[in-house]
Amino acid sequence: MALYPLFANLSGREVLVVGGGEVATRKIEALLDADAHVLVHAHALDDTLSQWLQQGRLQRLYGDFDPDWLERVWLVVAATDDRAFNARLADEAQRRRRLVNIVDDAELSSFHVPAVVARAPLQVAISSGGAAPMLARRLREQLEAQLDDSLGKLAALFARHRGTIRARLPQLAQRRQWFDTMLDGAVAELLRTGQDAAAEATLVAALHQVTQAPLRGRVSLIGCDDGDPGRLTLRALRTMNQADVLLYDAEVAATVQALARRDAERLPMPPAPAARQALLLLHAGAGRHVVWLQAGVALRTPPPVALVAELAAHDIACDAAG
Ligand SMILES: C[C@@]1(CC(=O)O)c2cc3[nH]c(cc4nc(cc5[nH]c(cc(n2)[C@H]1CCC(=O)O)[C@@](C)(CC(=O)O)[C@@H]5CCC(=O)O)C(CC(=O)O)=C4CCC(=O)O)c(CCC(=O)O)c3CC(=O)O
Ligand SMILES: NC(=O)C1=CN([C@@H]2O[C@H](COP(=O)(O)OP(=O)(O)OC[C@H]3O[C@@H](n4cnc5c(N)ncnc54)[C@H](O)[C@@H]3O)[C@@H](O)[C@H]2O)C=CC1
Repeated sequence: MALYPLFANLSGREVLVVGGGEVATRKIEALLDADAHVLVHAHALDDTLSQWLQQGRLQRLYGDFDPDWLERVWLVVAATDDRAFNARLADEAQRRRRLVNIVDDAELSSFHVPAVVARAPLQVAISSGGAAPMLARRLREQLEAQLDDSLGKLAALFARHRGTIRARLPQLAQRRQWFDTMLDGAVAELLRTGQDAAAEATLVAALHQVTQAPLRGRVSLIGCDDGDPGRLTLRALRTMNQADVLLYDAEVAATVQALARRDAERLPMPPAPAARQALLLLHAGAGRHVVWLQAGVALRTPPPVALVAELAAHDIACDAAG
């Protein structure tokens, strides 16, 4: 069974954490970053937590543990080193339908805490589903080095201009194409090199140049070779993720198809050449980006000349994305 990933808005919402050691501190730090109202109960608090308590960042619940505290909160974290107590708390939370994280028991937890790469407002969360938390952590460390700090600024820039972008590009398909062009263009590079004002000016200028001309259809052919998804190039992957329509030969493995854009329309490619051409013309002719996953064709095989000519006659671009 797969866990359902979600990002929760806990701003101002009560969360109960039981335990005051190193692990509780890590969970509480993340909760405070999310502006949650943290209630903590523990026999003893470590130095950092005592300091946060003094600063008024936490509220401490004293006395014996009272299961009724669970009535007040949205989430519960059991972070003591007392397994039996943690298990009891899981049970109490379950009965009250509170989501609960048990730090020493993945099975009893109804939510897990992922490893997170934070580039606010962008976040990448990694979960091994409890199978290997250290693997999630290792992957996070690798991504920290790969994901530039400027990605947060890029997300914030798009957010600031969201209203204008929607107004200038009212159709979703247009917006998607425009975003792809922008993400591949100068804006991201300018932000990466600290030229924030120039990046914003470039984006604004590009928005003003948007024309309302109908979208030109495009057909991209991807030779899937022997069907090994590991052999696809970055370019092929990117093209698969820009597709509006995904046409696939019957022999193309599901593992290859699974790498394409989730909300692309997926259709099997019929075997007859005339039917194939008709399908390409139908979808690309409506201004959509059609990607054809071909079985048994080597990557980067140029598209057949006759097909290119036929599509060009309908003002449809055709390329091999390998
Ligand atoms: C189920 C889960 C519940 C939960 O949400 O807490 C859980 C459970 C357990 N963790 C254990 C061990 C360690 N966990 C870490 C680290 C992290 N653990 C985190 C999440 C989760 N851990 C959830 C599953 C997430 C997933 O699978 O994707 C991270 C990602 C997020 C976070 O905690 O913030 C954070 C990395 C943050 C980062 O750096 O990016 C380290 C390393 C360290 O502490 O440095 C150690 C080794 C410590 C040691 O053993 O010394 C043990 C065995 C305890 C034992 O054997 O005694 C259990 C119990 C079990 O496996 O059943
Ligand atoms: N999920 C994760 O990421 C990880 C989980 N762990 C597990 O987390 C557990 C806690 O680890 P640490 O924070 O390092 O332990 P710790 O020993 O530093 O802290 C335990 C805390 O729980 C409190 N406590 C114990 N029993 C309590 C009770 N009945 N009521 C209230 N408070 C109580 C103690 O006062 C102390 O503040 C360990 O059992 C360990 O196996 C360890 C590493 C990572």
